[in-house]
Amino acid sequence: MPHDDSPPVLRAEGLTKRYGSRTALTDCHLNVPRGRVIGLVGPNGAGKSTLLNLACGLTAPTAGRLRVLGAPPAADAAHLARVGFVAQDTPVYAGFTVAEHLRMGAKLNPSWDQSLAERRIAQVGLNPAQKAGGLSGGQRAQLALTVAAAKRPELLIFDEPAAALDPLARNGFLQNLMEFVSELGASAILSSHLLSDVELVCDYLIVLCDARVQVAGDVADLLADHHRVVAPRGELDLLHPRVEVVGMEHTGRYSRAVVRAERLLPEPSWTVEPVRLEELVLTYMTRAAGAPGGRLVGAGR
Ligand SMILES: Nc1ncnc2c1ncn2[C@@H]1O[C@H](COP(=O)(O)OP(=O)(O)OP(=O)(O)O)[C@@H](O)[C@H]1O
Repeated sequence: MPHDDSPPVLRAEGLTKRYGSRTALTDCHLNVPRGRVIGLVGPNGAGKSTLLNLACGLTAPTAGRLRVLGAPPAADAAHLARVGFVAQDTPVYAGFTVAEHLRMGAKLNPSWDQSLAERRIAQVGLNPAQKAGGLSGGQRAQLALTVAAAKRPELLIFDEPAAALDPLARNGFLQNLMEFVSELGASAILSSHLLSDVELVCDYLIVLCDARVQVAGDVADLLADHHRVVAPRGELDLLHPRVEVVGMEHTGRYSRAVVRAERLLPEPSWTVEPVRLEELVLTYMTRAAGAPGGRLVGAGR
């Protein structure tokens, strides 16, 4: 189990990745504590897969620094064993049976937990003799999750794990993921376009847009620090300059803003409400897409 003084699961300092002239990540800073289920969200091409590939050591940064569990990604065999990765499309070997996947996992991973793997395979109803090529998308995802988890990693990384699954299979997969994370005492990062999934399982959020981290933090803290403020048009100019206006729109005689502030001092004519995770994410994405309304001020974050 992680200790309070254990190094962060992910620490990025000025992390930048370019593919030729294309910038996939630029000057990213992250400091994610252990024991979290981290949702990595952002539009297509935002840099999510690039960040996960960097974390797995599948590619190297162009500039900056990344540490995973306190060490460079894939630093050595021992470090590789501490991280389980399920790539997009949950790849499996079509010609291998379910049981052969487990045998291969046992051969390749010194910390392999065969009884965990067999128990999970039985729980999700996979036939050990079935060839993986004949499995449904949901079954393939369950097999890939089982193989990654039976390594007993400290960190599980998933790139859009449930994208191809129907709602029922997705629900089952996410339930399993949460069970694994708590059984292993592990951390997990999953990228997803499905904000409802992120809301369901994640307690830490990273919003990545246009190659940059827009916001990151514990979901509970982010929800506590963001507010929806509705006020008569023009009155939001009275917001304290240290309040960060993430997004604002005007309808008729009213203005509606999503703001970030630990403490708000609203006027009596204002309505202040909590925001939901989905609204928070969409507001940051809209701001990054260049829509008008955001006001970035020196809020010291
Ligand atoms: N191997 C590569 N060669 C060249 N450009 C790449 C490569 N991989 C990613 N890119 C580019 O880097 C940017 C970020 O891509 P990335 O796949 O990390 O985004 P993403 O957020 O995972 O997108 P999606 O949600 O569509 O999967 C995109 O502009 C993409 O075209």
